[in-house]
Amino acid sequence: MSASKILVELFYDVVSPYSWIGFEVLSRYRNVWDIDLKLRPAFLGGVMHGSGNKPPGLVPNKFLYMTKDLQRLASYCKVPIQAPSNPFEAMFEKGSLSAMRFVTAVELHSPELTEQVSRELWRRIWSKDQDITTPESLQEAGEKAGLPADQLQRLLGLAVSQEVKEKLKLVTQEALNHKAFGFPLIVAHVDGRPEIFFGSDRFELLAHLLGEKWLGPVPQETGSKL
Ligand SMILES: N[C@@H](CCC(=O)N[C@@H](CS)C(=O)NCC(=O)O)C(=O)O
Repeated sequence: MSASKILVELFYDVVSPYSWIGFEVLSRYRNVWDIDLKLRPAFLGGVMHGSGNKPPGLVPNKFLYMTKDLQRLASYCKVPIQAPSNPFEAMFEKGSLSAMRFVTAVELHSPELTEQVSRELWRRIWSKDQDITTPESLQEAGEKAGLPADQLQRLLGLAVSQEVKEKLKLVTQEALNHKAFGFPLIVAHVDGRPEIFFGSDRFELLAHLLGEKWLGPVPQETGSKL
């Protein structure tokens, strides 16, 4: 990391569509702003529980609003979000614990593929209405992300290890230490202080804080692996 670059951490969970927006936009800005982007895969269920919050989608009017909001955001931000046919089952019954343990195993042992594995999992749940809970689903996502077969098998095994479970808890606790109540959580380390942003709709403020320009959600046409 160069001395001038500002460390920006993104805490996220692939169950969260707003995190997908934040993830793609920040990935695009990685080469536009003078930042070091650090991906911090964590567990939204743990943040909800630890902060005493409730998923906003459980309030019927909010759920309706968010469905429309996400359609508009998908088009504006050029992220191919499409709600699953049964969002309640996908988000609240099936959830993302096994998926985020898998992403954590990738982050610990093959961090160069964390970005692409996360993206493939989002694509499954939030674009293609596909499962992200079974070992077969995780394997497919890993294959699409470009993990070699032997490495993938090792990571799928590690995903259920105590080491990985503890690491996911630790990163989730780090988000809670920053007073997280939902995702995405963006933490910009400016002048030795963590500046905290909740949501994928705070980029103007983040840019202002960083002394950078906000050029909209698609600052350049190249560089995106979407
Ligand atoms: N306004 C935010 C909304 C983000 C959001 O609703 N995130 C959900 C997860 S997908 C959450 O954790 N919400 C907690 C809350 O609203 O209290 C955005 O545009 O990104």
